[in-house]
Amino acid sequence: MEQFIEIKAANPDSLLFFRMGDFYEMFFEDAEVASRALGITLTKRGKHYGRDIPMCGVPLHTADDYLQRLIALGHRVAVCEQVEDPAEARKRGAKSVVRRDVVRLVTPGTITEDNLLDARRSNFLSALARAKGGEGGGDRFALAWIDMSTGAFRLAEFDAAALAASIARVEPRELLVPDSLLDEADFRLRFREIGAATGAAIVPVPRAFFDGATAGDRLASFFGVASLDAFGGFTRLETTAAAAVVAYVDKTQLGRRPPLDPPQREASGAAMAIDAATRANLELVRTLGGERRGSLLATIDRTVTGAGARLLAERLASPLTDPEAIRRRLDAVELFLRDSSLREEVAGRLARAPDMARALSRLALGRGGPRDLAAVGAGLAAAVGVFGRLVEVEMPGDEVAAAMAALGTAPHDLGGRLAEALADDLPLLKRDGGFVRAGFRADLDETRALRDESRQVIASLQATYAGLAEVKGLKIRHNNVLGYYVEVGPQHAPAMLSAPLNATFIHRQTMAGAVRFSTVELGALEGKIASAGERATAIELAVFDDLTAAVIAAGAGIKRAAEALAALDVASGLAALADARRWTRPKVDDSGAFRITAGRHPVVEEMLAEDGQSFVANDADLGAAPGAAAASTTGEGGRIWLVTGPNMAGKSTFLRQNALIAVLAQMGAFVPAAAAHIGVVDRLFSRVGAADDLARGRSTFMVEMIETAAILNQAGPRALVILDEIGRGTATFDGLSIAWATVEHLHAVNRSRALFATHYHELTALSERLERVVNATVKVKEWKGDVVFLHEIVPGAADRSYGIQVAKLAGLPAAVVERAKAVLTELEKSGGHAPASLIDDLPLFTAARRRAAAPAPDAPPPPVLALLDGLRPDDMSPREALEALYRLKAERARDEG
Ligand SMILES: Nc1ncnc2c1ncn2[C@@H]1O[C@H](COP(=O)(O)OP(=O)(O)OP(=O)(O)O)[C@@H](O)[C@H]1O
Repeated sequence: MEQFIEIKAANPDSLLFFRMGDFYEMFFEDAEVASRALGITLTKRGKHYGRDIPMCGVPLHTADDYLQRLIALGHRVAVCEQVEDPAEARKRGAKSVVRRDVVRLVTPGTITEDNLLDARRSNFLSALARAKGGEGGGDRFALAWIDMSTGAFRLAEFDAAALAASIARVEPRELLVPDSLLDEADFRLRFREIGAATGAAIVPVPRAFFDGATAGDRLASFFGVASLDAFGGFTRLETTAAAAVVAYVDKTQLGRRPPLDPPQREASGAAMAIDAATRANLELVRTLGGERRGSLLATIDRTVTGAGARLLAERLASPLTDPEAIRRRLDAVELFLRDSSLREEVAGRLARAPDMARALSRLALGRGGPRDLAAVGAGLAAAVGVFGRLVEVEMPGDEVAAAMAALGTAPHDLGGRLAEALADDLPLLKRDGGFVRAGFRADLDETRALRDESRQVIASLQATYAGLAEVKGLKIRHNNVLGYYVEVGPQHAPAMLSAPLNATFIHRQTMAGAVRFSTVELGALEGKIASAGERATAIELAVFDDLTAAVIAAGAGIKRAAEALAALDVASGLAALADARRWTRPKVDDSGAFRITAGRHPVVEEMLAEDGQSFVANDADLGAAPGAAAASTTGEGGRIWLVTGPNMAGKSTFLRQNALIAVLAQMGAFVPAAAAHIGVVDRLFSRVGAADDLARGRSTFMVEMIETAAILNQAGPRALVILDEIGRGTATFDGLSIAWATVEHLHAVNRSRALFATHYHELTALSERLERVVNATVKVKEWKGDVVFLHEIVPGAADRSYGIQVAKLAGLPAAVVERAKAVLTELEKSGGHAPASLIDDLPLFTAARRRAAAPAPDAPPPPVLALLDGLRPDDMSPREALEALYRLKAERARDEG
């Protein structure tokens, strides 16, 4: 207990997994917390100051599952191991306790085990450094983020306005911030919001982690370099953030170092800026409900490896702004699209390639096992195979050529050596042995033979002893106390205990049903087996260490090959998608264009297809005047499309599909359109149906206005702005006025390309006055008082909203629909004022009159309904079904007539 209390005191913010033999045990409050979180039994063990000590425990072999659940719930765990052999402890005295120490702190951002990680998602640990703004300048921030499971290490610097967006893009699992920052009430609130929006655990760390004066030296010493210059220039703030991350790695890994890449800084403006609300609204990587299914990512993901899926998600989260870099990615997709046999062969090989990068990381951290070595071996074999196929390609293009260069220089010999050294069936843990292939090491083969021979000799001894003692049922058995021993029934004991047999059989134990003996021969063999076994294990562990060292030494090459395979997986997956769904290559350049021909919403289209329905494609053209040059250079602005149309017609779908097409194009993917020409979008904004945020004490309207303010303050001529029904959350005239002024501001000041959906038909008058405002509407057909949605966007303005028809479709009670129609007519007649006639004509009475007029419940149903009721679809042939349909139509025609 003393030992426990001491170690716990050093790790107050973590649950302490205290190793006791084959269990990890937790005590005191930790036990209470863990038993509640894990649903395991809380017991007690011993007393502390006369009180029972609460305790619970998890078995060693299932500890990972429990760890995973605790981490997912936001806990941190300190793993405390026995760091000496119990025999060593006994030497210090009978009562001395085995030495224990914390060997690792398990936190959400530092896990590397496959079963704790999501294979298809990066696991970022990040640190945020701040430089306080002086006079005239606001605060500046730098974010450093690493994925310890793969070694990726990135840096970026930005101003306060981009803080939330930058963190939302990275989506770290764990975000380190200086504790002093959290002391400021304003930041405390912002980080709470960021944590809620991204799922990141916000971890305050001492200021010393962020000490700018020592940051450069600390970072250089982590990488074992004399100066950071070799990595390219970092700002002081970036260096500070990077140094904080590595300090935390050292703290949690207790000095063990993962193979991190040298930090790579991201130039500001290299990625399309997408703020957190836009990301969420557009459902890029997950839906508003928090699920992957239904998100853009799930729709486009056809990768076959975890690393490929992670890269795809990363690219989707940060679309590029450099047309040249985008072209390189698109070339790769096109290559795989044109050559489907290449695509299938590469994908086939990739599908068998394990996660090399994560295996490498575990090996470097001393947490690897034989299967990790095998994963690296198989990954390298896949690299050779893929390379062999790619060299046949005549014009691979830059991205594929770069991947080939990485694959061509991968440590192929090492792959061969691993394949030679490792057996086919591998144990999880190296200490179990048996993972080195027979024939790989002569000395190992010999010791194993010796061990196995001795076992055979023992087996044959049983027959010899049975003959000697004349006991048919004599058995040779083994247990940990006696080792190998001879066992006979008690009736044979007298003979065996007397001469001459007692010269061979040495009595050891008498039990109720058996008597046990040892022999000199058995003892000798036992020693041989044990020492051969020990020797074999020692040789295997030496082989393991050798191979691990070789893998770590070749780490950089292995990582490059792994990245190349991931890039190929992304390109071939996007090509497969483009092929299956007939997507096309977008043209992306520096112009101010935004012309989409026959665009579709990738996710809605897929969902409709599942129901056998087709999606109506629509054009959009938000560029400056046709043929005009870059919006930014000529001072021209993009066009604003004012989209009106009834509810449910497809306005939101249209708005979003254009934003998604821009994201897809700039991440280097093909797009769901017949053609697309996009002048690079530098910022994407979308304000689409915000929900109440009561937890933050903000109403729908407040959220909407905050987001609109961000857009009007930040969007420029290269931005793409999507605004869906601004102002609907307040009184009509207030809302209309805000929407009106917003359009004017977008047109005159922001000059962005924009799509603006609205129910305020009054706004369409703006197109007469503002040259770049264009009216568009969604076509509907009215048929016998109902609306039929055609989902087709055409020039012009909607004449009305059909809100009441949609309400009727939704099943609003007939009386309410009727009444609404009456009120609408009156309101239209009186120009918006509620006339006295409305107030006199109380709805209660109208409703009552309607009820009186409605058919009595027991009146016979009309013939069509009777016919319908008689149909049993499950029992009908297709032909009968068709006939029934005709009968129904005829009956209905008779009704009408
Ligand atoms: N182009 C299209 N082709 C086929 N179906 C479509 C299309 N656009 C939209 N839809 C269907 O219509 C439904 C409603 O679309 P959406 O939510 O975009 O309407 P809306 O006009 O924005 O409505 P509201 O004004 O009520 O928000 C979608 O869920 C989809 O099923």
